[in-house]
Amino acid sequence: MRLHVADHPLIAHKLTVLRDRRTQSPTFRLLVDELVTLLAYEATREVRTEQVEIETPVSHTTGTRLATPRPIVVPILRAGLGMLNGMTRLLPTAEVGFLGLQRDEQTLEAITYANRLPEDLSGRQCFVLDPMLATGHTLIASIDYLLERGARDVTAICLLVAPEGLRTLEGAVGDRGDVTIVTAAVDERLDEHAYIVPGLGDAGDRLYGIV
Ligand SMILES: O=P(O)(O)OC[C@H]1O[C@H](OP(=O)(O)OP(=O)(O)O)[C@H](O)[C@@H]1O
Ligand SMILES: O=c1cc[nH]c(=O)[nH]1
Ligand SMILES: [Mg+2]
Repeated sequence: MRLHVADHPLIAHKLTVLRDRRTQSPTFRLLVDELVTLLAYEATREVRTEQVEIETPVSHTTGTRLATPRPIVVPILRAGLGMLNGMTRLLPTAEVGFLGLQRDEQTLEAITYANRLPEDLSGRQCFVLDPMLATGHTLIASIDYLLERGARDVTAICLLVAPEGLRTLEGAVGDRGDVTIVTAAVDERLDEHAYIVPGLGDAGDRLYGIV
């Protein structure tokens, strides 16, 4: 498993405003959207391309375009939905699959309530969107669904990750696939409720309000 922590002053600035408890949902949503686009720039460095011959108004040249099959983007509902527009802005031709998972706050296990993915993901580059990697249970379950359908190349974009979750994820994935995590920061630890410290609280609640 590879970890890429995006080190950029704009990312650090936006993340600080995002963490601030006084930041309200409308600003929070806007910042998540902007941060994802910055992280997506890093996460797509190895997106597959192919050469194409084109005519410019002046001459003939060889250019680069995204290869087929198209990459697939998978936001993890609910909070990952707040990251979708920021990602598809950079990859407008990507296919979008959906997974809905919710952490049971007592057992900390991830419960799946929605799964709308293509049957066959072999040969497809997959980009998973979830703002928080805490215990890692949600991302492990999500990546398992992709690997079960034949995906081998998975990049997860997370705003924040906890060291505990990273370790658990690495052990769970093993050598079953080529998994990369792109994040804005690796935080200190999890608290007694498995919330990321210092973190930003419950990403879904801050994006959409408490339900
Ligand atoms: O690494 P874990 O310990 O599994 O926790 C991370 C998960 O928790 C949050 O989702 P939540 O369960 O709160 O659902 P929501 O997006 O609907 O708020 C977050 O968006 C991740 O999906
Ligand atoms: O800190 C955390 C942990 C899990 N889910 C969140 O939204 N935040
Ligand atoms: Mg939540």
